[in-house]
Parts: sequence; C-alpha cells; structure tokens
Amino acid sequence: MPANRRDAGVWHQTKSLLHKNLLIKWRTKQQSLQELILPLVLLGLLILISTLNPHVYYGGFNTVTLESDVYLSFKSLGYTPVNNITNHIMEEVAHSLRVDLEMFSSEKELENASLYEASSFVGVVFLDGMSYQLRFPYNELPLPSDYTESYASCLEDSVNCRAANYWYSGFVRLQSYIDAAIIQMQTKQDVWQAVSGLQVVMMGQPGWVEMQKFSHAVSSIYLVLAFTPFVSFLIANVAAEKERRLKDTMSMMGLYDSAFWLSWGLLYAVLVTAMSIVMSIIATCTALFPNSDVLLIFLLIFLYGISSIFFSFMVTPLFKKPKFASTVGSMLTVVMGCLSLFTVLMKDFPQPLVWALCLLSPSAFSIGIAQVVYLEAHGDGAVFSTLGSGPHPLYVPLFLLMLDSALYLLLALYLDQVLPGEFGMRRSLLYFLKPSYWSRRKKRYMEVSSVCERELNGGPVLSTPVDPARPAEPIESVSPEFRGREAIRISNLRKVYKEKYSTVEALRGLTFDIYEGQITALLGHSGAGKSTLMNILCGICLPTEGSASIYGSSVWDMAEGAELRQLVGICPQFNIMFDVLTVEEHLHIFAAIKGIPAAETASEVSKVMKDLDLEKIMGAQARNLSGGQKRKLCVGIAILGDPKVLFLDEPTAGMDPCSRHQVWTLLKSRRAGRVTVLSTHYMDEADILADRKAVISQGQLKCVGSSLYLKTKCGVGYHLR
Ligand SMILES: Nc1ncnc2c1ncn2[C@@H]1O[C@H](COP(=O)(O)OP(=O)(O)OP(=O)(O)O)[C@@H](O)[C@H]1O
Repeated sequence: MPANRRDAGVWHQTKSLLHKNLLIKWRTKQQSLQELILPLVLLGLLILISTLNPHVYYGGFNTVTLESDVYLSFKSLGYTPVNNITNHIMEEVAHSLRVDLEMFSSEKELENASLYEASSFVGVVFLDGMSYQLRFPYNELPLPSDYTESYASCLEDSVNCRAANYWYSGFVRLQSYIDAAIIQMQTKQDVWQAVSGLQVVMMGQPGWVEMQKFSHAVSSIYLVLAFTPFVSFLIANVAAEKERRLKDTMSMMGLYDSAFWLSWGLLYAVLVTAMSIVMSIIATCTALFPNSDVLLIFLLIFLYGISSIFFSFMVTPLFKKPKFASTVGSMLTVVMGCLSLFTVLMKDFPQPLVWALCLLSPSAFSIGIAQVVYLEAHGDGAVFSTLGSGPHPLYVPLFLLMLDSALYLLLALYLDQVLPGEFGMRRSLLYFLKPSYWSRRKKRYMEVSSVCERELNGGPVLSTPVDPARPAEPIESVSPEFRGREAIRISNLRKVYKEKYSTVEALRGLTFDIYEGQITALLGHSGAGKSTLMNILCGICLPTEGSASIYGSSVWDMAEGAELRQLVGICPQFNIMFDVLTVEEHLHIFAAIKGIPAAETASEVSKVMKDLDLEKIMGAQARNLSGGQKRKLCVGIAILGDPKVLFLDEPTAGMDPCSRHQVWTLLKSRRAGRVTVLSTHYMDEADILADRKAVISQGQLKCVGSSLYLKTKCGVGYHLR
C-alpha cells in the first residue's frame, strides 16, 4: 500500500466549506435577504399588534361594607294574589319600607300596571304563603353579562358597580323584609330587629389583567414563523447538495461528514445568533416584552433557532427532493407551533401532555413565548427571579429546547447514516452497535484473487467464468515488468439494482486486474456497466457479490475507514459543481477537502489551471461554463493533490478536440507510478491514451488487453474496406 496522502483535518475542511457557503449566500442575495428580512418584518408586525391590543390592567379593591342608608329605587309595591296571608305580609313590609301598596287580583293586571310606572314600581307574586317572586324593572338589577364582563366600574366606587345593584335597587332589603314577615307569621316571633340592622359587605378582590387572547396567540405563532425561512432555506441548501451528489462526491474525496454538517451548522448558528440578538433587543425595548430580561429573551429565541438548525438537518435525509423537503420542513414547524398554541389557549389541557408536546421544539418555543406574554401581562416580565412562576414555568421550555436540540442532532446524525440518499453508502439500522464502527481499525485485506493465484502458479491469465457454461473472457497477459504491480484486483463482481417493478443486473461477475503505471480504459456501449464498476471501485456503492481491492485492501473497508479518500481522485460521470462559485474557487475548496496544506494550495491550484488551460476562465461562475469546460474543471478537481489512483468516468465527454488533447497529454504525463482508470465511448481515445482496455458488454467482461490484442481477439476497432 502506498503512503497515505495528507489528511485534511475537520477544521481545515470546515473553514473552507464555510467560506464556500458564505460565497453562495452572498451570490444568492435574494434568497439571503428573504431569510433575514422576513423574521424582522414578522417581529415588527407583532410589535404593532401588541401596541394596538394592549392588555387591560385592573387594580385590586378591598372588602367594603355598602352604605346602609340608601334610598329605595321604587315608590310603590304591588302584589298578587290578594288574600289574608298576603295582605298581612305586604302591609307589614310596606309599612316598614314606607312605600305605597297596590293590590292586583291577577298577575296579568300586575304586569299591566308595571308598564305605566316602569321605573318606580315593583311587583311581588305570591305562589303560596311561603314562596314568592319579585318583579323589578330590568334596568334596576345586574344583567347576567355583568358577571362575565369587566368589573372596572366596581373599582372606583361601589355605587356604580352593577354587581352591587341588588343592594342599591332595594332588592335585598325587600326580599329580607318579606322573609321576615313570613317568618314572623309562621313562628310568631319578632324578627324585625334583625332585619332592620341589615348590612351588606362586598368582598374584595386582588388586581388582575384581562389578557388579549388575539395578541397572545399571534405572539407565539409569529415568532415560530420568524424562523421558518431559516428552516426552509437550510433544508433546501443541504438537500440540494445531496440531490446533486455533491456531498457524496466530496465525501469520496476526503470530506468528513462532520465538516459538512459543521459548515452549514456554524453559518446558520451565526445567522441565528445575530437574529436572536436583534430580535431580543427590539422585543424588550418596545411594547412587546418591556419588562423582560433581554438575556432571557435572547436565550429563548437563540435556543429555538439552534434547535431549528438541527431540526432541518434531521428532516433533510427523509426527503429526496430539496423543494419538497424544505416545504414539508417549514410546514411541520408551523403545524407544531399551532399545536402547542392550542394547548396554551385551552386552559384545562393536562400539564404532562403540554410538556410531552414540548419534545417538538416549535411547541416548546411557543409555550415559552406564551409564558413570557403571561409574565409580561402580570407586570414582572420574564426575569431570572420569575423563571419558576406562572402556569408553564419558563425554565421548563428552556430546558426542553436544549433537550430537543440534542435529540434532533443525534437523530440527524443517525438518519444521515441509514438514509444517505440515492447515492451514498447506506449503513445498517443498528450500525452503531457493531464494534467495527467504533474500533475503526485499519484492516489490511491481502486478499489474493483467483487471477493472481493462477498468475503466481504460472497458469494462464484468464478470469474464472462464473457460469461454467460461459466461456472464459480473453485477457492478455501483461509484460513481466508489470507482474506484481496489480494495484486494483476485481474478483467476480456482481451488481444488481432492484427497482420497484424491475431488477437490473448491471455487472455479471467481472474479474480482472488493473496495473500501476498504466492507463486502463473501460470501453462499452451505454448501459454496459462502466459507471457502476467505477462507483463500486470508488466506494460510492456496494456490490451485490464479489470483491475488489486496491493495493491489497478491500475497497469497502478502506471506504469505511476513510483510507480510500486519501488515495483516490475521482471525476464522476456527472459534474460536481456549485453553480455560483468560480473555477478558481472550486479548485481552492476541493484542495482543502483533499487536505492540501494552505501554503501549497495556491501553487497546486495554479498548476492544475495551467495544465488544463483553465486560466482564461478561472473567474467564471460554474453556471456560465460550457459542457466541455465543466468536464475540464471536474478533471482538474480529480487530479488536485496528485492522487495515486485516478478514476475518470467519461472525462472528455462534450470537450472540443483541443481540450481532449490537453487532458490526454496531462494523463499521459502523470501515468508513471500511478493507476489511471477511465471510461469512454470513444475508441480513438482508448487507442491513443490507454495501455490496456477492458471491453464490457451487458455487465460482462468481453476482452482485456492492448489495442492490438483487442483487434485480433475480439475484432474491436475499425474495419477498412
Ligand atoms: N441507480 C440505479 N438504479 C437502477 N439501475 C441502474 C442504476 N444505475 C445504473 N443502473 C442500470 O445499470 C446498467 C448499467 O448502467 P451504467 O451507468 O453502469 O452504464 P454505463 O456503461 O456507465 O453507461 P453510460 O456509458 O451510458 O454511462 C444500466 O442498465 C442502468 O440502467
């Protein structure tokens, strides 16, 4: 095994990717502005709503004894039916109250009479000798709504308090006098003494706040909404890099997963911190949370922002399409926020359920905000001394937001491994339980393929037919100088893609060796399996059967342990590019990913640009490059850092003849001591460039050898007639 190329280091890569993310944000200003402005617009609206809908504050009042010396509101008292008992009762009452007495033979008559003397007439309807009804004018007594509406008038003085009208209208006095007369008649005891000294006491009440439910609800939802642009754009950015296979390819080139997540996480953490500082200052300096501690409000918003970042990381692997992922992610946030608000507004919601809901960070946040609104309304505001007061003590949402962040981060890391997307290496569901995952030993698989064994035993160099009925493929034996320089050994490699309704057998038992110091071309028609073979050799996907080793170590062990990345340079069939970055920026970023030290980067980048004649377009953004120029840049990225093993999948597709020659010259010049494998559709390219060609057809190896060998054995090449 050759000496490992330098290792990049997570921080070096993170810095470089962070720079890339900043450039992307800077060059997609419209999107970035939306991210920053929307939260502030929502906050502004929220402050406006709070100012227009202030809470109504009421002070408390003490227990008061209502004045006993009050005038009655009525001057005459009518009653029905007329009989000895009622006459006796009512005469006593009228005498004591000093009002006129009128008798009515029926209830109807009493009601008619009340119409003419509406404000000064009160009726008494006896049902029997013991029970009776009092008929007062409607405006003399409190209405049912007086018990549900504001008590503000009771605070100034008890006379204007409608709830005290039972006393001031004379209702209570009339009732107690009639009761006294009945009791006296029944018991023959004198109770007038007790009734005449009647006193009424109105109970006191502490001060309170009438909270405006609308602004209460809106505060929570608006602040949850304020962070949805971050969630949505972060998901879109990360998912787009995954969908365009940028993440997988960068991983193949040596990128640490942690550097990838850190680069996005740190960028958004800075945005979230800045936004939280601005929002908390604005909120505490305006009518929104004037009494609250700015640090506490900052902490609440900041923790929610951080949990939103991890939430976005967690959601991304669940969806394949970036737009869909970002829409679903932001909708989920809003739904969770609404759900929690519902629990806050529903007074009798069981507390354990509320806390259970807080495992969703928008819920924890909106309950936290509702609590701040509550504390504000009660005058203290959210300060450190009130952390434990109120219906939902603030320290709980704060703690739950931290818990949520940790939970989301763990889930994000797990899902990224088990749901890597279409192209990444998928780990088993319980991968973290395997000792091999934690030990990360550098296994040295000195697996000797059947080909090698036969070679060593001096046998013919033919691949073993998988199917005994199938003839062995013709493989030209290499010259003696290459014996023992088998860098890549492929043995009985099979790959089956299982689709929903079909199964494609892309590789059907390939066995051959690739030598150091040679350029090997994979030739074959479209769909022959060339890219599949390359992807397996790069560790991008796993074979269904068989094995492949590079310098004696199994490809998959090396891919797991990150050794492969330090050895291999790849140019995939698709272009690995960030649309808004320039050619030079691409080379700088990939140089950092590959671990080229900062001091050497500039010279390495300019060397690659010179070799491939990219200097003229070094300042052009990738989206403005032609197809051929993009391929050239991909080849440049692959050869950065001078990798020992180079895999190029159709590197010259779409290039003009001059560019193709440049690439050929470059590859030929660096052939010695290295392994170069390229796939191509062009026979002329293979003829000029490759020392050895492997012809693949329908996943099977047809022939391996030099151009001459292929022409004689397989009839591959041009037929001139
Ligand atoms: N991810 C996949 N899922 C399902 N089938 C696939 C997948 N990738 C490749 N295949 C199938 O495997 C076969 C081999 O494809 P591959 O891309 O390896 O061919 P190729 O020789 O590289 O073709 P080309 O020269 O056009 O790139 C094809 O039939 C293809 O449809």
